[in-house]
Amino acid sequence: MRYLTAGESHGPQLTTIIEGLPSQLEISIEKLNDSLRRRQGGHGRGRRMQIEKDLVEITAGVRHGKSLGSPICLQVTNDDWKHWTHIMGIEPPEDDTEMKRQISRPRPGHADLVGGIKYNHRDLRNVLERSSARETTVRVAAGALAKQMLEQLGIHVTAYVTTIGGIHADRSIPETLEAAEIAERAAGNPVYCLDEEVSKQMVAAIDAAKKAGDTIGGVVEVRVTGMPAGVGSYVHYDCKLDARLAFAMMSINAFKGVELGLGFEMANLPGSQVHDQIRYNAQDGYTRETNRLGGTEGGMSTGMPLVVRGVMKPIPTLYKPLESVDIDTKEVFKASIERSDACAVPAASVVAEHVIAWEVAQALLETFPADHLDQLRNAVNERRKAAKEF
Ligand SMILES: Cc1cc2nc3c(=O)[nH]c(=O)nc-3n(C[C@H](O)[C@H](O)[C@H](O)COP(=O)(O)O)c2cc1C
Ligand SMILES: C=C(O[C@@H]1CC(C(=O)O)=C[C@@H](OP(=O)(O)O)[C@H]1O)C(=O)O
Repeated sequence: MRYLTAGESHGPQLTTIIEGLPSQLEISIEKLNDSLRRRQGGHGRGRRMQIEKDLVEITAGVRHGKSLGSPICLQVTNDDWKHWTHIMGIEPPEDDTEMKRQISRPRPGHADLVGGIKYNHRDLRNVLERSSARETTVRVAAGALAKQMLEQLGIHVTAYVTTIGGIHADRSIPETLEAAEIAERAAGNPVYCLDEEVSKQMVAAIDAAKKAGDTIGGVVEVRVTGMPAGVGSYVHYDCKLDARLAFAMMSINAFKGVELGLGFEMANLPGSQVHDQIRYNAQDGYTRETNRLGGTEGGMSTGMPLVVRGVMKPIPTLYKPLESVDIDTKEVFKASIERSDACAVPAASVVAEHVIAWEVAQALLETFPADHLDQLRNAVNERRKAAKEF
């Protein structure tokens, strides 16, 4: 299974084409749109999100609410496009007014300068249009299809925020908490954090950063429950599930670190406090007493929940400007900006949920190749049974 995306942040639309999703999968547009709505939200978002009303249009690959097994095309319109038709015109401009509005001032921490050097764009708008996290709209849409496939196999993916601007929620989510309950609690909260009290402090931290013209980052956690054992493999570097989860998380704009389970804390602990003791009972088969490794051993799912965290750096566009150099004059300037997010960690948790769902679904289909959903479900259930009887 694979997908590509196309589209500029202020162009007419974003598009994704998805290939390899099994047929006979029930697809709910409401669920796709719910994912998009959550990605738009979260405290700290800028004015752009008041303009956009992200809704997905399915233009190929689905009939009467079910996947056909043929490529699926999803499109999301940019409502802001109508304000940018001249600046973003596909045709050459009629006069040079638009050409004079080129961007020559790269923002520290964004893709502007290096993207300009790499693609030889003197107008840095040509870089920022595609490097913008607006692209995550259709990545979330693709991931929302993967989520629906996983749900129909009893595998649930949820995400929430654990840290914003140095304020931490308790990381130990009870194993008994159902995926649906986690999702409900996260979505019903302005920063998508499971702790009501801590979320108030996070909101205050975002407001304070915004008032100071600054930005803040944070940590998001993704949890995948219902995994069969043995998805991914130790036999090749690029089959390792943990490596692939890390890649997926790091592919999100502004994400700079990933950990599974206890993650970097493992550096401070002896092996006896890191590895999860193996247990067996007839009802559940093999389990682990704890889940400190975050659900993988040897690049394969153990059957315990996958627990993946990612850290997002603070947004690079600052109202309190940092110094940079104008690429035309080579003079130092202090950037002034019109609008930006002060904190997009809550929104990014939704992106993380969906890119991890995509990666898990892809790895699942590599372990259990299938053309249609029943075939996949049978193979997954067969593995669950075999693991129990092993
Ligand atoms: C959901 C989301 C929203 C973002 N919003 C902004 C924004 O408003 N302004 C900004 O400068 N960067 C924003 N970013 C971060 C930039 O897209 C990112 O820093 C940039 O693409 C450069 O990539 P890098 O940080 O991975 O090097 C956002 C990222 C995400 C995930
Ligand atoms: C549009 C989205 O996020 C954008 C991501 C982004 C960036 O530089 O990454 C910059 C901002 O774009 P604009 O300059 O148009 O306000 C954000 O609003 C979105 O998430 O849908």
